[in-house]
Amino acid sequence: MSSVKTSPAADAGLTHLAVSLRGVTKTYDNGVMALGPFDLTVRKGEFISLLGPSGCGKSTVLRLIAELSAPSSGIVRVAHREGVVQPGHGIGFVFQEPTLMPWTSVRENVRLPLRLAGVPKAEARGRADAALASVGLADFADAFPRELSGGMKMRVSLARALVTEPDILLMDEPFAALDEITRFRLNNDLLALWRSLGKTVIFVTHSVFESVYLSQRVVVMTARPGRIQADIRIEAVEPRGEAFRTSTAYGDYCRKVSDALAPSYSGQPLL
Ligand SMILES: Nc1ncnc2c1ncn2[C@@H]1O[C@H](COP(=O)(O)OP(=O)(O)OP(=O)(O)O)[C@@H](O)[C@H]1O
Repeated sequence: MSSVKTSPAADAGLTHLAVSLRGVTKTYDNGVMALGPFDLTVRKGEFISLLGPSGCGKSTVLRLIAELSAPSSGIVRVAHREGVVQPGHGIGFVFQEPTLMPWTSVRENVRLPLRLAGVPKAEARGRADAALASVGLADFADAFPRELSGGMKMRVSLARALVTEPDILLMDEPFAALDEITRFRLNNDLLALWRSLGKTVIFVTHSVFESVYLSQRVVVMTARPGRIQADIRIEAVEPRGEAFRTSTAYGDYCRKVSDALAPSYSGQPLL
């Protein structure tokens, strides 16, 4: 894609950055201006959340980073593992729906990206099993999706995104459809994975509480066309856990993020 530079990251000043969007706008063919101008930099290994009202362009930002869509103007850069900025590589995508193939096993679902990439079967099987183990589903490789709970299906979807060992994980409201208890568990498991794997995570959510719990930075977007309303650093003790969820600091951050979101609604603070 012409808007994505392919020069070495060091030359492009991206040494410590995983993603950079500069002056990015997106107007769809139907004339809807979804985004921008939008500027965002994400450091390698950082966990950020994008939060904003429905239709403000959060998914559009992820699609631009993944090169599933091209910007109307501006520059999108994605730094690859080798320090070279390459389009479309090293990215895993997790959607709200797990979208598993119902006719085949959990292992085959996770193996799919490797099969498409031509990875030999035995190697792909081993990597799929390792990815399943990393999300706590080592014992379910031979199960079929219909045998799994909603939370387990989402774990499979996460394993499928991790199996190619991407540097960057894009997550588009992955836990929105889950009950709160399952969501809390998956939040903790995702944080544990992030700590152990060192991925860059860009996480889209509608939940103030989830964004504060998970992220090092919460980027609050304005209503469409989405721009940055606030970029809030969450300086919480690590590792986070239930003590953080019930702490005064957590409540204070949630209020701060809610206040930043408030102009997108009726002008009233949410908390
Ligand atoms: N392919 C498309 N063609 C036309 N308009 C689109 C397309 N994709 C998204 N839009 C519009 O662009 C705007 C931003 O959409 P996007 O899905 O990025 O927002 P979002 O913040 O992720 O929304 P939500 O929180 O409801 O999922 C919306 O008004 C949407 O209707």
